[in-house]
Amino acid sequence: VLFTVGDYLAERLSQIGIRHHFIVPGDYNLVLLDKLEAHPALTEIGCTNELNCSLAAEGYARACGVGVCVVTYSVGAFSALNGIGSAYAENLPVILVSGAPNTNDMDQHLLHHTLGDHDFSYQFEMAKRVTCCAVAIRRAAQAPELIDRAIRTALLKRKPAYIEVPTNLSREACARPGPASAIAEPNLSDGPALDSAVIAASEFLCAKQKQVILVGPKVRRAGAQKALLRLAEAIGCAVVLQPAAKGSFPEDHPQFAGIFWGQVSTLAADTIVNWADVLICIGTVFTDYSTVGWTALPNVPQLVADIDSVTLAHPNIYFSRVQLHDFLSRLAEAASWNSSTMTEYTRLRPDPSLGHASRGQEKLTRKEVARQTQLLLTPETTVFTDTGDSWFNGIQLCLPRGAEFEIEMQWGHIGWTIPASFGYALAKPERRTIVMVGDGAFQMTAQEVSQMVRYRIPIIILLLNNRGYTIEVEIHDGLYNRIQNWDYALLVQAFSSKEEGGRALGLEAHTAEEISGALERAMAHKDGPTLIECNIHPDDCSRELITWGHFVAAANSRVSAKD
Ligand SMILES: Cc1ncc(Cn2nnc(CCOP(=O)(O)OP(=O)(O)O)c2C)c(N)n1
Ligand SMILES: [Mg+2]
Repeated sequence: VLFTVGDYLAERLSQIGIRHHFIVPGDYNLVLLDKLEAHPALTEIGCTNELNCSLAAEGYARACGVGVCVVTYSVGAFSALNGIGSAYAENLPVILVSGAPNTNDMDQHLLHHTLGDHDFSYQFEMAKRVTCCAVAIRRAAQAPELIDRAIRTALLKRKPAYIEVPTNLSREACARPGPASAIAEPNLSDGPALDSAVIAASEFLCAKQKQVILVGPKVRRAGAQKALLRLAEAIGCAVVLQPAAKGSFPEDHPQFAGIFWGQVSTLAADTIVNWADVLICIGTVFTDYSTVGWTALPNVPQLVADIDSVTLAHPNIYFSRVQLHDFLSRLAEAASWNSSTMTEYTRLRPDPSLGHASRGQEKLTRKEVARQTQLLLTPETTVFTDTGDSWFNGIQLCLPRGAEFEIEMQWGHIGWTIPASFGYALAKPERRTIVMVGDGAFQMTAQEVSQMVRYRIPIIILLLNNRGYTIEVEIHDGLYNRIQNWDYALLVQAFSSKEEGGRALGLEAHTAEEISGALERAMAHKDGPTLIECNIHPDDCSRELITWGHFVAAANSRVSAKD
């Protein structure tokens, strides 16, 4: 049997651990889809549209390190580029594969699914801008080198890549691939750079009295959680997390000192950060959102350990090619014990209040939803929170050891949780995935609930219905923040067809009693997703959102420097 370009791509994807590829078919990619489906290790997962397809691959990459979505030219790829933007912003290697016109038609004919002229280079140009490597195969003979280059670069840089496959090349003869290590072997630290970074960092820290470790979202992307734990326990200092890093350090650990988010921090994390005389920043990202409109930019000397570099404040040195995992592990051996910030934090740590239970018939509140969600959490739970007040409700949750937390704070595409939790849960069926999403966000990507039905994935969707774009209201209100209300419970039931497939449970909750009943039914429903529409008052939003929104709006409306 002929080994083809499509077979080469399928083999390489399976060699890097892909078991599901997310697709939307189109006549430019059908033969390629045949080749991928023919591979014994790959299972094709159809999606309802290419935005959801790319976001599902992004969620899949959060679960198992890499994801792939396969779409048709232009009409498919343009929508997929949004999810690729998320993968880029969130440091996730997602491979976007797009079918493309027959090479015999290029510069010759006018074709469908194109801009209507003879220039077919525009998509490749666009893809270059939102990936770390974009390749367009034009001859079968060059396919192995191009495919390997794109996949290897994505894995090394933890950024998305783009592979364009013209419709006539998928079936053309191609060489077989060599060992997987050629594309999967990680970068190693440079020996001398690692040694001198550890020595310089130890000396830098020895001169400090009040050390705090600040954990950022890139720790998880670098697979350095265990090394982080070793370093934290070698020093004995307080450990605080940026909001997008929640879940990277165990919250039942005695050194956990809360989520550091300026004035909207949890557990007085901001107090201990303000008391420190040095911040050990590990995989941190300081944006307008994570610094509450720049009001919480730390201003103490920092030791910055990034995915593959270390920067010191005094003396001001930059060490490149130092892998985060190696650096943290080696610093854990060299660092000396200094628990002064933990001693101080123990004095000021507030008692985590679970909040009082509402009485059964009381109207449902945001707090009651959060309280009952907290009771559901186990080591096997993964919580997804969408852009909106759900961020603030989710950040307040106390994660039991082993529970995972996924958030998309850098890209912030509302509705991301629905396709992303679907992709994630496909890769980790043994976990219980719970989504916290607002009504506005849900309206963006609701169709993907039908794929949770089709593939019988028991995701629990807590839809906080506060009748509109409340996070936007708190930043800057106007008519544009009002939306059409849906009957969300009824909608998801429409995704269950009479004939086959799983079943979606759609429930409404207006009181504390109704939501506890709904959650009980949700936990028992395994044959597909459960959506619980939690009806709360339009003004029932977290005080953290109000504070945060105020300062973000102020940052957005700063007059331009030249004025
Ligand atoms: C794709 C996309 N389009 C627009 C936005 C701007 N945006 N950010 N948050 C929102 C409103 C979110 O409303 P909900 O999901 O109802 O959340 P709540 O804050 O809980 O009401 C918008 C419209 C966005 N973040 N992503
Ligand atoms: Mg809302």
